[in-house]
Amino acid sequence: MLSVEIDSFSYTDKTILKDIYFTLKPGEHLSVIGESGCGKSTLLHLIYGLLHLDNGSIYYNDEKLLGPTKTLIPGEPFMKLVAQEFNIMPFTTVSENLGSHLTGLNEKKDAERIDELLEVVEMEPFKGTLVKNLSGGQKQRVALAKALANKPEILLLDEPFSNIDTFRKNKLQRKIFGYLKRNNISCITATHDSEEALAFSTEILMLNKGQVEMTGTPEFIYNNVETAYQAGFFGEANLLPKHLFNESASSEKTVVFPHQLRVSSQPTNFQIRVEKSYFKGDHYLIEGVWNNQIVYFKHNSSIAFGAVVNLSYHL
Ligand SMILES: Nc1ncnc2c1ncn2[C@@H]1O[C@H](COP(=O)(O)OP(=O)(O)OP(=O)(O)O)[C@@H](O)[C@H]1O
Repeated sequence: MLSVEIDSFSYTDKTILKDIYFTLKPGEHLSVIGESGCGKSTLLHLIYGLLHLDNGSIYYNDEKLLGPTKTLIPGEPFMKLVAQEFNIMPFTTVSENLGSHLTGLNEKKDAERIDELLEVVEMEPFKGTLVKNLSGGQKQRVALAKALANKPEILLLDEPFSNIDTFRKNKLQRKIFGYLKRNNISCITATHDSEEALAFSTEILMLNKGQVEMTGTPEFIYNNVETAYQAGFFGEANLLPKHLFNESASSEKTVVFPHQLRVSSQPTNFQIRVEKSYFKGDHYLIEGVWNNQIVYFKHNSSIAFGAVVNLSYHL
């Protein structure tokens, strides 16, 4: 089990991370989300041992990890990090890149393992291609395969699918996260992709300016968003006064997702003027204005500019 206890961390005089405490059991998958610059990569680099942690400790199975000042080569043998700038050798082939991480003692076994890894990241056709001739997304997939080569116990992934097209991304995510689960490999991903965090992780840690904003299962996080910052990860959420939806006279605001608002055939006290309709494939996202505030809701067809519609709230 990995235990992370970060009291505080700073590069210079500004505190970057503060009071981050969590544990990760074998096979668990933690997604770290938060706006750009909130400290996600820094957290992964501290855990991996690239940065020295002055105030706090990181343990793996009760053993304290020493960090870069006490180890010759930063990093731990049981842990692999796929950083945003991936560490792959440009002038060797994809196959040689993966092979460089295997034992070299049994040629046949190594060749089988390379084929297995290439299958996981769907790179079989590029086995003999020089890495320098690959696209950004293909390089990212080689970096992922390379990190898996030696069957790590913990995998740290910094924006693992950021260069991969949507067409391939979903399938690749299912394959890679499925592989990790089957092999009981724990995983921490830093990601901006809320769909990935909701669909694949066992736990989400949301950071805000280096501190824990929210933590819990994907279901808990999604169902308990209260602020615009928290809701901002899950699409075009609205922050609206509660009195629009219930009897209370409260001016207190609540988060309302676009799918929770519907056009009502009856008059309501929530009328908006439509500005734009965005086609989203299986629905339209309608942008309207209420009380000088932009409001988003889902609808099954586009709505003409300037139309005034009544909205009602559905849980
Ligand atoms: N080597 C460094 N020296 C000083 N400050 C740094 C260094 N690396 C990062 N920072 C600062 O630490 C803060 C956190 O950076 P970090 O890269 O961890 O954020 P992030 O959440 O991963 O961002 P992104 O989502 O954009 O990748 C930022 O304010 C950044 O400017």
